[in-house]
Amino acid sequence: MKKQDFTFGIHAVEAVLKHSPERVIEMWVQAGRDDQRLATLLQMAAEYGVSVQTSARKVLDEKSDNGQHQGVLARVKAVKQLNDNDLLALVEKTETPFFLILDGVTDPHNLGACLRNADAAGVHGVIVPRDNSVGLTPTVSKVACGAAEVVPLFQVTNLARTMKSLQDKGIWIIGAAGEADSDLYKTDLKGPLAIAMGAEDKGLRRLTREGCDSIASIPMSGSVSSLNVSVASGICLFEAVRQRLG
Ligand SMILES: C[S@@+](CC[C@H](N)C(=O)[O-])C[C@H]1O[C@@H](n2cnc3c(N)ncnc32)[C@H](O)[C@@H]1O
Repeated sequence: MKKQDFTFGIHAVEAVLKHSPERVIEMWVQAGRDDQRLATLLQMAAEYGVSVQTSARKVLDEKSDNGQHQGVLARVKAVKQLNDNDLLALVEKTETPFFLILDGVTDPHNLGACLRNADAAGVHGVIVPRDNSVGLTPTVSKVACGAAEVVPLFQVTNLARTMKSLQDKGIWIIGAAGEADSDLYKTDLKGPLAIAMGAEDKGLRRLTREGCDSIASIPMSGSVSSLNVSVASGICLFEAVRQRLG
């Protein structure tokens, strides 16, 4: 397991300073940037005793692998990878669990956007298969705009088995698939719930699909055959939020 990583972008660095300052080892800011949001980050870094170097833009470009660093980058201790045991421990202490399952999402932009949706929707955690999925990369953190620091990401060895153990704890699993006959808006999403989304290319794998209690689609007009997974996850999660508040 990696011990250190880089996080870049204003929201991502702010989130790690705010939620787990002990993880921040050092920071770089771009010379000559006069930005109030950067000034706030520098103040936070000073409060937590984090050393900050002012460097040329190309240093930040290199360290972020030409990512959209917005003039700030931090070297951080990698987060502990959460597994099935951590997930079941969380389920035990959560009154009405609400999870998002991503069955093999490989694009870091999509995982970042899904984490951002999950945080905004109040999801307790995002579950992904450990193999064939993107993990918490610096780009994921940047795109997640701080959500990667607060939404637990559970990386499980056998997704079908994990889904079964969630069901044994009374969690209803709804799979999202464009070709399903059931309408998402007519599906009950109020109780203990996990919503499963498929991968960018192949959608839900057969075992994942078969493990769901029900499969629902977001009704679409027009000619495209499917939505991007992060867009679809936002729609599904916020339909659940709407029902759960109602
Ligand atoms: C880009 S789509 C995958 C398309 C893929 N070719 C397939 O066969 O499913 C990624 C995921 O977004 C979700 N999704 C996309 N459009 C949807 C829709 N109209 N209704 C429900 N889920 C949808 C599904 O979970 C899907 O697996």
